[in-house]
Amino acid sequence: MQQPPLPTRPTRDAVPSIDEGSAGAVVWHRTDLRIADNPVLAAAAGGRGDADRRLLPLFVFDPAFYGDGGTACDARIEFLHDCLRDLDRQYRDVGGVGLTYAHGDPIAVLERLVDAGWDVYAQGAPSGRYGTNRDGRARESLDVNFVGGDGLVRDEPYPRREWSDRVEAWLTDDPVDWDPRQVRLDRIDTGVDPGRIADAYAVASEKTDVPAGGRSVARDRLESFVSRLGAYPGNISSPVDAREGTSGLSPYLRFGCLSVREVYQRVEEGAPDGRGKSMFISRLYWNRHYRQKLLDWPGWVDRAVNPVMRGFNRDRHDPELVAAWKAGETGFPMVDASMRCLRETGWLNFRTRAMCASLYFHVLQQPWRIGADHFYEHLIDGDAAINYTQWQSQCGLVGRPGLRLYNPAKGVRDLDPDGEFVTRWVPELADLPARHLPRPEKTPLAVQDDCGVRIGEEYPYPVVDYEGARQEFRDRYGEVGGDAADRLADETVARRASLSGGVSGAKAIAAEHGNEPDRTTTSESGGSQTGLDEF
Ligand SMILES: Cc1cc2nc3c(=O)[nH]c(=O)nc-3n(C[C@H](O)[C@H](O)[C@H](O)COP(=O)(O)OP(=O)(O)OC[C@H]3O[C@@H](n4cnc5c(N)ncnc54)[C@H](O)[C@@H]3O)c2cc1C
Repeated sequence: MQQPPLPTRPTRDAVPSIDEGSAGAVVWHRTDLRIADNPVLAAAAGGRGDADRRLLPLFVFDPAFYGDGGTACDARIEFLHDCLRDLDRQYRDVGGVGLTYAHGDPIAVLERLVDAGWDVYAQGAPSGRYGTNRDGRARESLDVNFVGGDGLVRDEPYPRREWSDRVEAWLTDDPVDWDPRQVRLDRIDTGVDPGRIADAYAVASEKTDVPAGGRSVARDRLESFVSRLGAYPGNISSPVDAREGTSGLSPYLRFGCLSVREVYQRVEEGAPDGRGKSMFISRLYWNRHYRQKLLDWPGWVDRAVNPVMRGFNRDRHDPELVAAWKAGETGFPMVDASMRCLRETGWLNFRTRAMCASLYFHVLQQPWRIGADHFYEHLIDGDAAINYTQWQSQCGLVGRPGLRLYNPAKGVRDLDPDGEFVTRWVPELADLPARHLPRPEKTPLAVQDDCGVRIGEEYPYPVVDYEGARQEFRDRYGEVGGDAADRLADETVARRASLSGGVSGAKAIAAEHGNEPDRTTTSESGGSQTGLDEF
């Protein structure tokens, strides 16, 4: 039976009016899908603290994220829907009436509520291309209260000044609280819910092994991880060990099922001191570090942060090479296995993400953004703040010295010596003796005949000559490297780069590695800080 069309926004009659003398606040949830340690909720509930204060928790399904124009795979959308059902439960568990769902352009939906006298509160988190634009419209036309309180430094000329100390102060501070008994929780019945949206947009993931979304699953994962944190350092690198051996919390942090602070405090309290704990905690700082970058310069998602690097590889765009990389058919087994695993499961560990980005940009020499967009589409944890900034760092678009070139053959030898990961995802190589998996194309023909795996038939030859392409890239990059380092001395570029050492750190790189000799650095802050970028 055909369903009636989805409503586009609540009708005027459905929206309760806020009487004069009372207050009503819409909590517009986006990527903060929890009620605990949520600064937006605390701000919306705060102040008056009397029973007249009404709160309306809201999520708006925005058509821009659904259908063909959306930037997220169906598995990420399904994960989001799980998180929303869970958020609805969280409100009910504290005596509320649940979450209001709406569908349509969020600005139009919110306008209706603002017209009825509601104030709007939302998380002021850095966002991707669409989100930045949407929030700009919301700020201008609706006077939305964008709330910080997430450890990031805002509205300061030098956000990186004593940045790590300030993040630490936030991480160790008490979580923010609100009292559901002090407010009246409201809900509008709009006839929209995640199930109806999924049907209307035919959301149907083809991925497997994707975890369920929501805060309760996230908390279970956190608890289980805390109990095995000692093994974490040994599990990070191998793509097989990492799948269960790292925390697996990234999609939950991305959708805000847990706050970074909650995770930090649980690990600090629950895990013994040691290398595992300190490595994990440094990664929580990286999470904040990359978010700070996008906050400092929203352009990270679009263009190379260093102007000298703009357009690098653009003239080499070869759709066939890009297609081979996306499909996992490049002839480099570690990269192919990873790319197929990404498409099938929506997750990769750090090392294989970095390796795939490196082969794409440094060896296939293709334009970075197409690759970054592909990751962003398929990752369940796809987070604009981390994905695009990581891509730029990995590709060398910042203009720092030292290329992060990963050798995929070495990757097999170091990370998957028995070929477990490679043959799981590239089954056509399953019968090839493991010692040939790093470079299948070099397998003697007699061995190929014996095992029945013929390179060039069952599995492709490398789509480019690895050593030649890598050297070519080094030469090309070397030609612009000094100019790129020089540009870091430019205050605007240095601010955009948002390095952990601040503007002075960027200028120091220019002084040491640029072409222009004897540049003196002027100091912006208390000097460079921990090398959060150095991994
Ligand atoms: C090209 C590229 C793209 C990436 N895109 C994303 C992305 O879209 N979303 C995302 O969450 N991570 C991204 N990462 C970082 C990293 O790979 C993932 O955070 C990690 O693999 C997630 O698994 P986990 O939660 O089990 O990690 P754990 O090792 O358990 O780490 C815990 C948390 O720390 C943070 N973290 C860990 N490593 C990093 C890092 N290198 N940079 C920033 N934060 C980090 C994440 O929030 C992570 O959930 C990317 C890395 C690269 C190289």
